[in-house]
Order: sequence, then structure tokens, then C-alpha cells
Amino acid sequence: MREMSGPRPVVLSGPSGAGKSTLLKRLMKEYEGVFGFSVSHTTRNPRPGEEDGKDYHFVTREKMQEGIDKGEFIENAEFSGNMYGTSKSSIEDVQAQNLICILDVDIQGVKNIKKTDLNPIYISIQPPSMEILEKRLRERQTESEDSLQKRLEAARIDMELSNEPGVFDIVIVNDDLEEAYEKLKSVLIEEIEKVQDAKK
Ligand SMILES: Nc1nc2c(ncn2[C@@H]2O[C@H](COP(=O)(O)OP(=O)(O)O)[C@@H](O)[C@H]2O)c(=O)[nH]1
Ligand SMILES: Nc1ncnc2c1ncn2[C@@H]1O[C@H](COP(=O)(O)OP(=O)(O)O)[C@@H](O)[C@H]1O
Repeated sequence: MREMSGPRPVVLSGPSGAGKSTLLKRLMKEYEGVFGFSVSHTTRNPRPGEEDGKDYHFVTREKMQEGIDKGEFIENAEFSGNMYGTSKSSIEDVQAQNLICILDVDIQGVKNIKKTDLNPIYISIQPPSMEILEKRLRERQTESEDSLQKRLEAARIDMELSNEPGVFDIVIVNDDLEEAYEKLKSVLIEEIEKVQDAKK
């Protein structure tokens, strides 16, 4: 599946509420025509403002399981009571355009992608502390209390595993947003310039 000459994909992971989407949206806006987002499938309900086919492919459990059984996914996981997964075509669609494919997956996704030949750059976005993470998740106002607690529980596991050596190429602590964004850019600038040069 990996095009040897194409740009290396990027996996962004880290606790829910760490700031992955915020950083990603900014990156994709600043470097239009450089990145392509791998649109995952999920069984969770769309949030206000989320678009089907853009943020996620919103599907039923039955539909998702059917795709998994057919071998259409490179990885899938259960997170906070819902199914999430990366389909092969979501990555191929981006790679066919010679863009840097960005995947936003949880820690189970990271472990399973390591078993494939995708060979991405692995980046973990971490919150400064559990307290700040909880505050940001509450202020985002997207989760029920139950869903919030499940995310915090998963965050504890994520924060432990992410500190193990060799799991991530880089761990970025998202305290000050500007600083975190600059760090993310500096990690990716080499790949960004390759794509920009190829277009000239
Ligand atoms: N393994 C895996 N995890 C995913 C996928 N898509 C999203 N996730 C992860 O699922 C978790 C929940 O995502 P979401 O419901 O959008 O909530 P949010 O992270 O709080 O905005 C996050 O950790 C995502 O990184 C996927 O295709 N595979
Ligand atoms: N550095 C930061 N300082 C303060 N708030 C932030 C920062 N980064 C993100 N946020 C806010 O925290 C919340 C969670 O960020 P989000 O990007 O949705 O996280 P994720 O995609 O990792 O779940 C959002 O409301 C976002 O606006």
C-alpha cells in the first residue's frame, strides 16, 4: 500500500482533549494542498458542526463490522464505547494525490499500525496534566459525563504508554498552543518541503 516515493504519512495520537484536532486543522489550513486527512469510520454520533465524510464516516456498528469482516480496514479499535477504524481506501485516497496522509488514532491504533508497512512518523500530543485535560474536555462541551469519564480513564492509560521509549518519534506537550504548533511544524517541515518542491 505504501508508495515508496510518496511522502511519509503522519500518525497523531494522544488523549482525547489533548488538542490533536486543533493543531491538525491549523496545519492543514496553513499548508493547503500538502496534507490530506485520513477520514476514519466511527459508530459515535456526529457532534454539531461535524460533517459526514469529512470529519468521519459515521456508520452503524453493523455496517462497520461488515467492512472489518471484508478486510477493508488496516486497523480498528473500541474507544469509549464506540468503534473507530482506518479503512485502506481512506489512506489510499490521500496517497493517490501525493499528499502527506495524516491519521488521528488512539494508542491501540498506534500499536496496530506498527504491525503494518505504512511506516509513518509517530507523534504524540499530550496535555500538560490530567487536571488541565479535564478542564479542556469540559469546556469543549461535547461529552456527556459518562463519555467524559471514559475519556479520562483512557487518557491515564495513554499517558503511561506514550512515555515508554520507542513508541513515538516525538511527544509534544500542548501547554501553550503557539509553542506546540511550532514544534509540530518543525517535526514535519522536511516532509512538507518535499511535497512543496515536488509541485514546483
Ligand atoms: N484506533 C483508532 N482510533 C481512532 C480513529 N479515529 C479516531 N480515533 C481516536 O478515537 C478517539 C476518540 O475520538 P473522538 O470521538 O473524535 O473524540 P475526541 O478525540 O475527544 O475529539 C481519539 O483518541 C481518536 O484519536 C481510528 O480510525 N482508529
Ligand atoms: N494549548 C491549548 N490551550 C488551551 N486550550 C486548548 C489548547 N489546545 C486545545 N485547546 C482546547 O481544548 C479542547 C480539546 O482540544 P481538541 O483539539 O478538541 O482535542 P483532541 O482533538 O485531541 O480531542 C478544545 O476545546 C480546544 O479548543
